[in-house]
Amino acid sequence: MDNPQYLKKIFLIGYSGHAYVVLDSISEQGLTVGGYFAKDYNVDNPYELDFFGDEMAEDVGQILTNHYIFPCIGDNKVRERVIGFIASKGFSQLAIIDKTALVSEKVTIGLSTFVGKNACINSLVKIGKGVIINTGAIIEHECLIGDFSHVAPNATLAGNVTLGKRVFFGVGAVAKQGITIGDNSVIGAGSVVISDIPANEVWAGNPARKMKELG
Ligand SMILES: CC(=O)SCCNC(=O)CCNC(=O)[C@H](O)C(C)(C)COP(=O)(O)OP(=O)(O)OC[C@H]1O[C@@H](n2cnc3c(N)ncnc32)[C@H](O)[C@@H]1OP(=O)(O)O
Repeated sequence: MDNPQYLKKIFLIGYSGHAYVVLDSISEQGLTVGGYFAKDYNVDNPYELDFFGDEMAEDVGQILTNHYIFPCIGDNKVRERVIGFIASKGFSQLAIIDKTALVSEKVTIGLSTFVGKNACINSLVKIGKGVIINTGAIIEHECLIGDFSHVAPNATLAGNVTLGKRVFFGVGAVAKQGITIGDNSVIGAGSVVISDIPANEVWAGNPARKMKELG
């Protein structure tokens, strides 16, 4: 028999800093957490969650029957790999959007994406899967955010900014309208991006300048 929606629990993959933020958003929405999967047991266990071991374990499918799984992993590449595993097993995914976030009805948001407290996402933005829009980030009209990217707290993307896949856009950084940032690139904390940035590069400063290429 199918569980009614209200009996579904959310199981987390990963249980450290980012998970704590996600857990606050989940509990404030009255959703129930079933426990967490991780390589190692969290000895601090601040949310007193049950530990189910590695998500690769044989019996994970049985535990997750009729429940959701959500990746709480800050690293973009690791999050992508874990979401690939979740999808390959056909486990149920969802997006978690904090109740204080302001999200236009004209926004699309992919599965396994997290939108944090006080984030503001304006009209016609498209956000891929496995993305983190962190606390207080502002995503202006018509921005495109590629899969597995992370917009860190208090960062601002002006209108029509495009982030590729696995972009890390640092805390408090700002991008001028219409900018494109290529796959895997990293924008340093507090940077001001005023020109397009190619894939696989680290840029920082005001105005942002190239610091290095990623291997
Ligand atoms: C909820 C959360 O916590 S989400 C996480 C949010 N975290 C962030 O946004 C952090 C983003 N990361 C950064 O800003 C990093 O400093 C990076 C990625 C830009 C660079 O990191 P690294 O490659 O380790 O560079 P490193 O620290 O060695 O610094 C190299 C040089 O760049 C400078 N630099 C580093 N970061 C910045 C920055 N954000 N803006 C301007 N200059 C910078 C350093 O002062 C140093 O200059 P120097 O060579 O003249 O001494």
